[in-house]
Amino acid sequence: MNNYALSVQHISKFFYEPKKFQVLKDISFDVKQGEFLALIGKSGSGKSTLLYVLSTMDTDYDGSISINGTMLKGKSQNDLAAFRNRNIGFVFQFHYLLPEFSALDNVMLPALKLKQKPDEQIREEALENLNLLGIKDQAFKLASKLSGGQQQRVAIARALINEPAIIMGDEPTGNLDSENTKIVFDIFRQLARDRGQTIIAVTHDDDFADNCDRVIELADGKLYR
Ligand SMILES: Nc1ncnc2c1ncn2[C@@H]1O[C@H](COP(=O)(O)OP(=O)(O)OP(=O)(O)O)[C@@H](O)[C@H]1O
Repeated sequence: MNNYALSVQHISKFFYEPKKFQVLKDISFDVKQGEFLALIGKSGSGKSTLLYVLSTMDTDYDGSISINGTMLKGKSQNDLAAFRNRNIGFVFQFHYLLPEFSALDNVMLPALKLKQKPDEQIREEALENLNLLGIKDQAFKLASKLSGGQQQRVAIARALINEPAIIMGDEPTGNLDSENTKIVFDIFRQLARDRGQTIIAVTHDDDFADNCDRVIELADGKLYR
């Protein structure tokens, strides 16, 4: 038991196709609650693979991970899916919104799936999240009609709807111009500082990384710093 938002101990992982290859090599680090962490490294160094392992979506690894004191090893796929829904929010480079649904519907969906709150409450909270992200006025527009930066903000509002303790981003600003990158960065900064949410973002953007609380770097599957 520990008090870290995320504790990663001796993670190793192999791929076996086309030939055996160790993609993650004995990686250990801890992340405090409310910390905003950048995960950097050259292309192919293993960042996305590590994020998939941390996100509980990939269970084929050696070592141990605990999130808010809960050890993930040994949990069933069903239990992991439920854990993920409640504890982790995801933001990807491409937003994966449902284009023919409104921004509001996209944000509500993960909470509707959980079925833990009345629909009206979910709707109110989704509107609050869109407001926090400065796009409440876009709530009733189809996702496909929004700009790239607006779509990414909807994706963040969606990632927040179940109030996850940890937000994981795989190049969350990779598809954005510098103005929208700054908006998204500032939102993450605010969530970490004001709500104590822990943020882990894979990024190729040096400026983004330099402004995070801490940077960890992978090189050839090893933790380099
Ligand atoms: N499913 C897979 N099977 C075999 N090898 C894989 C698989 N997925 C990734 N790899 C390899 O593992 C290594 C790490 O890939 P990964 O996508 O984690 O790197 P990355 O640091 O995120 O790269 P990028 O910055 O380009 O996204 C690469 O050599 C990649 O080719």
